[in-house]
Amino acid sequence: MASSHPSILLVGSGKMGGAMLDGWLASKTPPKIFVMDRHKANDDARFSVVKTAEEIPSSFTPDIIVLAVKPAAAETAITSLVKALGSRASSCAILSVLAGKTCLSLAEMAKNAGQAMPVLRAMPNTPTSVGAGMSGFFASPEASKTQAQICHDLMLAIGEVVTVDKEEDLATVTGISGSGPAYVFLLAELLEKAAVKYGLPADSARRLARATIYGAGRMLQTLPEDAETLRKNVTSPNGTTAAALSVLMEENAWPKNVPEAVQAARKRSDELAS
Ligand SMILES: NC(=O)C1=CN([C@@H]2O[C@H](COP(=O)(O)OP(=O)(O)OC[C@H]3O[C@@H](n4cnc5c(N)ncnc54)[C@H](OP(=O)(O)O)[C@@H]3O)[C@@H](O)[C@H]2O)C=CC1
Ligand SMILES: O=C(O)[C@@H]1CCC=N1
Repeated sequence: MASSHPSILLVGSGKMGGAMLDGWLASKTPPKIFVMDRHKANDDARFSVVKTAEEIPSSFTPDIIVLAVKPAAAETAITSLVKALGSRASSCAILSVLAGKTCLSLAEMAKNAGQAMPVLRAMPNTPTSVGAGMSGFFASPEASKTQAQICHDLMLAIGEVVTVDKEEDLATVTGISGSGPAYVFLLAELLEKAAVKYGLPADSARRLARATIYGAGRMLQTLPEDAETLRKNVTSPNGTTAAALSVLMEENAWPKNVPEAVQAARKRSDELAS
């Protein structure tokens, strides 16, 4: 197994699989990529596409199968892969980005289809498409050190990686960084709509909202101060920000809603496990 230049089979190239694909293709040393997805066009020389597992050429054995289908589609996908790859599957590991589904349950699916395979999990987010992803990562004990390193490095090539020691912590990762871009996009949406509501032209509203979130994000990424300090630096005593934050920070608004929202995502992740 070549850890510096692994070959991967990306199963599912929808929103998340497609974001990872874009990230890998733009990375310094892209892995060798086969994509399996009936919707993907075969028109890019940088990777190969098959529509079904049966179309995977016998000359291709992936080091890592990156599973990026919906949780409910996992069993069908794994079963078809095990059957099509045959004995070649014995040298592959599965890297799942599915919310909820445990390593054990995915490994059971492979075993039931006829081949034991180690399973690792990552919980990425869509900013991987622009190389700015954040992924939680967990390697089950069945995975070799080399497989764990390859999968870790694959995710590192498209953003940052936080390794968790306990698999159940991936539910929290999902509620923070996996789903998190949607919370930020919602804020962008709402700021833009508020700007229009109070009379600004739509294109100005859009630029103001987006550039504000981008600028604040860059400060969070590059400055040493914590978020609370950066917030306080904007908030002049008795000024405009204090007036706005007094609404956003009402007892029943954000301070309560954000942890509740993260808990709702954690709970849903646990439900998706079964
Ligand atoms: N979207 C996100 O931001 C994130 C998603 N995830 C996880 O990523 C996974 C995918 O989510 P998302 O990308 O949003 O979903 P999408 O529906 O956009 O993508 C899934 C893709 O997989 C295809 N697919 C389904 N079954 C198979 C199969 N047997 N073989 C090959 N391809 C198949 C689907 O095709 P078809 O539509 O025809 O079934 C579809 O193109 C989920 O498990 C989710 O939990 C994780 C982190 C973030
Ligand atoms: O909404 C979902 O279930 C997936 C997992 C994290 C982000 N999207």
